[in-house]
Amino acid sequence: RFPLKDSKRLIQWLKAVQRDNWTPTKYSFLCSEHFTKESFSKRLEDQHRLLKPTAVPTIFPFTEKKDENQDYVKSRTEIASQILVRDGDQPREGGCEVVERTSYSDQDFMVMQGSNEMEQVTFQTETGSVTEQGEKVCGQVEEPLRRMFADNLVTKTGLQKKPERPSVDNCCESTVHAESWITDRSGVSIDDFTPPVSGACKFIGSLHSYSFSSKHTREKPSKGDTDANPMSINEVIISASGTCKLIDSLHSYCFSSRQSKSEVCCLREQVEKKNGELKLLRQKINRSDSQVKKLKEKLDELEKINFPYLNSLLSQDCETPQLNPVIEPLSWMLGTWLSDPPGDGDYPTMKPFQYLEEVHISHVGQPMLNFSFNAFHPDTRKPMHRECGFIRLKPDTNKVAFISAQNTGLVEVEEGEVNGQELSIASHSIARISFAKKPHVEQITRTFRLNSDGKLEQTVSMATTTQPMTRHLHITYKKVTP
Ligand code: HEM
Repeated sequence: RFPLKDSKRLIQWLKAVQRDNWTPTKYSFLCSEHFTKESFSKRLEDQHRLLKPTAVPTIFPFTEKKDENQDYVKSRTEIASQILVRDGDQPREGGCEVVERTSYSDQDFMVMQGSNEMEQVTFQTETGSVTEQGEKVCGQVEEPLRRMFADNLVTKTGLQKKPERPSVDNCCESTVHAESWITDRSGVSIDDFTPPVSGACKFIGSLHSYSFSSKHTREKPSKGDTDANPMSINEVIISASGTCKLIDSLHSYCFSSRQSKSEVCCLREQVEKKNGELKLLRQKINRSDSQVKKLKEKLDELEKINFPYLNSLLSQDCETPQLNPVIEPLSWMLGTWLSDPPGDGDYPTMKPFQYLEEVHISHVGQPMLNFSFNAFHPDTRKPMHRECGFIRLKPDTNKVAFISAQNTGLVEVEEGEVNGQELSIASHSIARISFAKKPHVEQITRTFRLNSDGKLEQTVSMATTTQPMTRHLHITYKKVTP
């Protein structure tokens, strides 16, 4: 199109085309062959050729420069004489027909007026020739686009079919200039309008091409008599501009559709990539989950070992019966106790050792205390010595009986006195299983004391068949229940 909004460049163009008394309109087009290759750039997205905004036409077949004083008619005749238009000639190149340009009106031979060509598109549509071609191509076009195309053309034209009009198949007719350069005879290459990939765009491009090539076709029957044109100039302008807008909207629809498709593809790739990352993360989470599960199991196990009393019946919440007053002097012994620090064990016959111990001393309303002592290895947490039994008080006295059964096969009764918060007892009778390990214990003494810091302290001494009375155990406990 002529650069109507760029006055400086418009002047350069007008000088170059050397036409007198002629004003270009927005429907005026100049053939791309008048521009050097450098005047074009390629559109990045589809390599489509675009005229640079600074381009000025320089290639013209004029043999002499136009002189301001030359006769206008003479000048035009000379120019026109360089173009041979030979109706009916066989195609010279690319299957294109050679036409005699001298049969044109003298309006132009290199500048094409858009309005008439646009009208021709409308006209071709009415005649059915575009419709035939269109239907073929429209099969490739999406339904909404096809419908829009059909609706617009019918609405804009409002004309009857004229089957004698040429079909779009003829739109490949070309103009051969004297210098033998060949273009579409409208002077506008199909490439200028046709994006290379889309079937719809090819179709739209052919409409453009056909539109610009139609001037000659329309004027041929009248042999230059423009008054014989069956359409008024207003009709031509209205239908042409409408069709032109339609074609442009079809193009922009195609481009935006293609752009959207490429965006969708791009987004789809991103989604697939994210899905892959998500899958990896899920696998990691699953692995972490199983690790957490294993760690939790281990922790549970450790907690059980650390706090074995939690599994015992005594730890369960049940209503505690009222303390029997008989055993009230021993009430300071009640509770669950844990060694703190670990107990010390020694004896002349063995290496000193340490142990953990959990003690439960309770009552069930009876005139006695129930007890259990459960020792564990400090490192392995394996159970060691265990004993359980009862502590009784002779009513109305401070005399205490301590009855114990031990996992070593020893059963014993110790008796003594409770004084304040201290209980001292000594073995009264000892029995054992027949296969008890030797050396057998012959005497046992114990002391329980509640210290001022709230800790319970126990000391055990014993005499065996080999050793006199000697301390075997010493341990303090902290209370772990109220
Ligand atoms: C009143 C309760 C206990 C009595 C009567 C008792 C008695 C004995 C006797 C007679 C021996 C053998 C001593 C020797 O070989 O000369 C012994 C050894 C031992 N006792 Fe005790 N004991 C008692 C409590 C405990 C407790 C609570 C532990 C803590 C874990 C313990 C740990 C040991 C150990 C490690 C040995 C040495 C290894 C063994 O012979 O098994 N004893 N005890």
